[in-house]
Amino acid sequence: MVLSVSDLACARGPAQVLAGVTFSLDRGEALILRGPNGAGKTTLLRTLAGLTPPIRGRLSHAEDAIAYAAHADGLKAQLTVTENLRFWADIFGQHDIEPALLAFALHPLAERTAGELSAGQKRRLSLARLLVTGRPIWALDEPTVSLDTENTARFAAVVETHLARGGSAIIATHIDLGLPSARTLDITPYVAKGIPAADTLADDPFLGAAL
Ligand SMILES: Nc1ncnc2c1ncn2[C@@H]1O[C@H](COP(=O)(O)OP(=O)(O)OP(=O)(O)O)[C@@H](O)[C@H]1O
Repeated sequence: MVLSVSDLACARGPAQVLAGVTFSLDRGEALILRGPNGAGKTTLLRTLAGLTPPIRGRLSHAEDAIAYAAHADGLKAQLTVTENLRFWADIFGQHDIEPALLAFALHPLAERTAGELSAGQKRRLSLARLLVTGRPIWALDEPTVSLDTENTARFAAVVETHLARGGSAIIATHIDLGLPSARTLDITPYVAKGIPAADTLADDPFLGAAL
């Protein structure tokens, strides 16, 4: 087992969002996080990645095991695609960026600066960074936003290869990624009491009135 989570309670800002979250992840396994908007998928991923401390519960994984890819691309706009990947490879003590360029078909864009890429191209570069972290557990928040069908399939193939090599992934997504072996964890039952599980149009005075 590479990740074990037991009775975890997570907060975002001052508010408790999740309580009692319990699951485990093995080598070679992918877990798809499901739940409506606002349920707490990002909050859980941030807690797993160590960006937000848990309120209580147990969270165990090897130190520096998790590579977190957030909603935002987090690229260096002035650097080229190659320079961005080298920058991150250096930080993670890796050397070879070729597999990352290849996996996301980035060679034709290699000398373009990140700031002048399209949204989908930026996303591909952002995901390519996972391959230069050398980290075994990928925690991914809506990784396919802005990707077209071909690149969504490309991303799924990269995840499959990562799993086949003994890596693991936990992925928040609203779409079907086409990962047949992945398990699903619906976090709705873990939404903390008193916090709405979903945004509803009826709760929004502007949108509610417009319907
Ligand atoms: N920066 C923040 N400060 C305080 N509360 C926040 C912040 N960001 C999100 N929240 C709240 O935390 C709760 C969980 O949000 P979170 O982003 O984890 O949900 P999610 O399941 O990832 O949603 P989505 O599917 O819309 O991405 C929501 O009630 C949300 O309003």
